[in-house]
Amino acid sequence: MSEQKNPLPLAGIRVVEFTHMVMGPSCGMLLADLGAEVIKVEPVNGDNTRRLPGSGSGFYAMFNRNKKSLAVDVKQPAGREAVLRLLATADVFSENFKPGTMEKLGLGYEALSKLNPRLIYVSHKGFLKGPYDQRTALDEVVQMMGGMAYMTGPEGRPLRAGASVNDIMGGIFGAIGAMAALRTRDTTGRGQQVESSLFENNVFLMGTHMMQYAVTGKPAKPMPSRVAAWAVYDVFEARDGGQIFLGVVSDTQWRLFCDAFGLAALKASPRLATNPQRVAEREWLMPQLRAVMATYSADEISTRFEAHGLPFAPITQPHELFEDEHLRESGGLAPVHIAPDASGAQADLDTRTPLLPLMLDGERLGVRSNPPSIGEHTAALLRELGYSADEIKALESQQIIHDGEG
Ligand SMILES: CC(C)(COP(=O)([O-])OP(=O)([O-])OC[C@H]1O[C@@H](n2cnc3c(N)ncnc32)[C@H](O)[C@@H]1OP(=O)([O-])[O-])[C@@H](O)C(=O)NCCC(=O)NCCSC(=O)C[C@@](C)(O)CC(=O)[O-]
Repeated sequence: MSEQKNPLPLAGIRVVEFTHMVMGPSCGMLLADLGAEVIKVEPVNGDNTRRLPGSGSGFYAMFNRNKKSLAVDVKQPAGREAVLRLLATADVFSENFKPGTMEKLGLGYEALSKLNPRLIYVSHKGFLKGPYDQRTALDEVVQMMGGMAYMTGPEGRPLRAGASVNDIMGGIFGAIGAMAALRTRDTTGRGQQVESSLFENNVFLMGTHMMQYAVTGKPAKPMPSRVAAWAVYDVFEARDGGQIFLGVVSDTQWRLFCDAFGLAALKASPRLATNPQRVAEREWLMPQLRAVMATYSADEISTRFEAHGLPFAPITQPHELFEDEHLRESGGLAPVHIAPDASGAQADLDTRTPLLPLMLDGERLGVRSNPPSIGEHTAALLRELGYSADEIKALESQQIIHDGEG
């Protein structure tokens, strides 16, 4: 486990979260990585994402490190009572259930702000206030209705982006809102409601395309059918089948590119001296460049691009990042232990996980504790709230809590 040299900025802040899937858990992970004590309240059989098969099997393992787990059935009066006692001690509450679910459980904003007026209440939903705000939503849903799927796929074939971008952004905005509200509370002494959403994130991400339309009157075209503003700006296929992107965004870079591959005639050609000329000549130019690149291996191309200071990238699959030299040496991936009940896997697993893409005072924010097992901290938290060993046992035998301390 990592030892931080620097004090963590949110040390001393207690967050209680009712979260599942991606958006709420990613908000809590951000706050936990920054040093907050984050207590995840889960049903007695655990958050559903602990058991998701296939593409969902990484959700729990990725977004729940540095947290504690309190497994309690809040639909039972004694379970709710325990959670209310805990919430009286909390600074932040965070949730991402469907509209009305928290209110049904007696954990809506009105009720909790009366219980604890200093509490900051963060809701992550599909939509902010407006005609759609009672709808349930997934990242995919808002990508489809928010222009992103249209922009990502080829013309007429909407395609979702390759990551849960709106979910993760929703978590980031929820955490920014929580931190801003903590700052306000320092002066007013009062908590407030913070709301973040999937759809509005997606609209924000579409902002450049919307503004392009406002400025030019022309609707933005899907990315695959766009004529890039630059040439060369393409993916090349190497002799060994590797693929490498190169983006030449200045005339200096064009000359460096020619130098890298001994293309003296193209470098001297007056038809190609400026970027607008190269864009206009793309159909004539690119087959020549593709033919040159196809005579080199992917490693040779990368080495030459790098030596000439060009912006390039080998096309990489996510699993290949585990072997990335930069991440290995810079400590961008940290060791983590995943228990079977945190992944749905058959056995314990030691692996590495991406850290927040952030450094504070020259230091990454590490994994201080592994994603917890179901109810790993239930008994310790209840003891802290004044429950006796007998009371804890009784709650366990009535299946109101799950004590996973053992
Ligand atoms: C995600 C949905 C749609 C699911 O919606 P849902 O499953 O219909 O309902 P829910 O999430 O409100 O609640 C689940 C149940 O768990 C209960 N519950 C919970 N905790 C406890 C506890 N401790 N004790 C006892 N009960 C508990 C809770 O009370 C409720 O009981 P019910 O009302 O059904 O009887 C909904 O939650 C929602 O709209 N959330 C807000 C928006 C959101 O976060 N959406 C993101 C979804 S994830 C995603 O988008 C990624 C995905 C799927 O697209 C995949 C990808 O991108 O790769």
